[in-house]
Amino acid sequence: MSGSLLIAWQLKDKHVLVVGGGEVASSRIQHVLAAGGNVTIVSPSNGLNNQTRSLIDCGSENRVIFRDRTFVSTDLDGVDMVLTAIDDVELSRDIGTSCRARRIPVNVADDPSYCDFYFGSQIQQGPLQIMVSTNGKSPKLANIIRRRIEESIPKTAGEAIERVGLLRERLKERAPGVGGDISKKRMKWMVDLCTSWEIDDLALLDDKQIEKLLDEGWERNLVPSRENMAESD
Ligand SMILES: C[C@@]1(CC(=O)O)c2cc3[nH]c(cc4nc(cc5[nH]c(cc(n2)[C@H]1CCC(=O)O)[C@@](C)(CC(=O)O)[C@@H]5CCC(=O)O)C(CC(=O)O)=C4CCC(=O)O)c(CCC(=O)O)c3CC(=O)O
Ligand SMILES: NC(=O)C1=CN([C@@H]2O[C@H](COP(=O)(O)OP(=O)(O)OC[C@H]3O[C@@H](n4cnc5c(N)ncnc54)[C@H](O)[C@@H]3O)[C@@H](O)[C@H]2O)C=CC1
Repeated sequence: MSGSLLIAWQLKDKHVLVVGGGEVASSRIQHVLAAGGNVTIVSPSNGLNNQTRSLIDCGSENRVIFRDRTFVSTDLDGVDMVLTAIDDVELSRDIGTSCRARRIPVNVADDPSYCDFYFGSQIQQGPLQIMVSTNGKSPKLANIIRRRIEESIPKTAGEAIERVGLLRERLKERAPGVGGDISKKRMKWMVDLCTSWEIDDLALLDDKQIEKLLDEGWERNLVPSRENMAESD
């Protein structure tokens, strides 16, 4: 059996249509908003659950539009992605078929064979995202395995990634250029730093220490140990 292509799809400023406003829809809407996308929700208001209702009410900086009615085919106009989560499998499949004809990526919650992509069980810790997929075989096991992974990753991982991200930006400002020797040198230094320091210690890097690492490490072509950095503080 072949698997899926797991990629980090960028939704910022894209338009996502969500058909339905129940429990499954509300989880989809939260994922789209967390990824910076705009959402249009189409569902009769008497079918909204509390979670979807509050997502509509808070509006997330005008990124949520609500249409209080059933789906019409013009809802597909101009959208970049479609997610259906309705209790009407025939209509779900029709929407899936129309999206395919129009080459709009689509997820049909109640029929995997109409999906261009599946959701997975997700962990988010700041910029860190982990998704578990069972390729449609067992969503509940995906959930259970995700919880086990969640227990095993360091609590500081998200913060460490944030800090190292900042260090990488500063390094690129100091030593700009794409490709060639400068890229090779930057990448080797980053690899050495990330492998020799503990995640917990990377999470504690403040702005001053980042500058110090660059002054005393990068500029001299070495990676100081955490202990050496602490000694010279
Ligand atoms: C194919 C896929 C399409 C898609 O939704 O994208 C799909 C399809 C279907 N799910 C169904 C049922 C359940 N789904 C869940 C839960 C989740 N389902 C999710 C994803 C996916 N579900 C995609 C594949 C995921 C993968 O590859 O592993 C998760 C991971 C992510 C999310 O939804 O955001 C989320 C956990 C989130 C978390 O961990 O927090 C539970 C558990 C529960 O409710 O407690 C049950 C009941 C128990 C069970 O069946 O396991 C049915 C009805 C089956 C029937 O009628 O019997 C279908 C349709 C079908 O299979 O035909
Ligand atoms: N993929 C997954 O992870 C899962 C999928 N499902 C399936 O997903 C579907 C949705 O599940 P829930 O959110 O629990 O259902 P629900 O019954 O809570 O919500 C259905 C929603 O669809 C809306 N709706 C119905 N007809 C509509 C139309 N013509 N146009 C616009 N909106 C319409 C209703 O107003 C309501 O908001 C079900 O078919 C269920 O079997 C269920 C659990 C997990």
